[in-house]
Amino acid sequence: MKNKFLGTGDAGYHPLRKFRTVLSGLSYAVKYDFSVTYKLVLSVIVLIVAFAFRGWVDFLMVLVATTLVLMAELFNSAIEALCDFVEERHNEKIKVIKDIAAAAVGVSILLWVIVIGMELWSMLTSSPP
Ligand SMILES: Nc1ncnc2c1ncn2[C@@H]1O[C@H](COP(=O)(O)OP(=O)(O)OP(=O)(O)O)[C@@H](O)[C@H]1O
Repeated sequence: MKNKFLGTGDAGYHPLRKFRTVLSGLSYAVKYDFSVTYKLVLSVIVLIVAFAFRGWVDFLMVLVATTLVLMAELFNSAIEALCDFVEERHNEKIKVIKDIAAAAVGVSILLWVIVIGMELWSMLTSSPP
């Protein structure tokens, strides 16, 4: 693949190849990282219910919170993989790098739990129309 900054690899822009790369990264995360899988499943259920009841604000809130947590999880997984690739042994610098990446996930999970928790609560306690 072409690297714009290093000038290496094949030239040309291939939207389909980009899309395949995105799907490949997502499928790795969903297959091998349970914390990504269960958040996606729960979010999709809440999204479907919000969509069915035309709760557009709720739908958007869940969509934003899920996208943020998913992005943080994916970046964290990529950073963890890179760290483990360059250093298999215990290393205090690797610990700091991984802890910072994990903190990004923690912050986004806090938002996701609040949003999903409030949405589930309102769905379970509100009477059907
Ligand atoms: N090579 C290392 N050197 C020092 N500390 C490390 C190293 N690898 C992991 N750690 C510490 O262990 C923590 C957990 O790292 P690990 O790679 O096991 O992620 P994880 O908790 O299994 O994450 P996930 O569940 O997303 O895979 C890190 O945040 C870091 O504090």
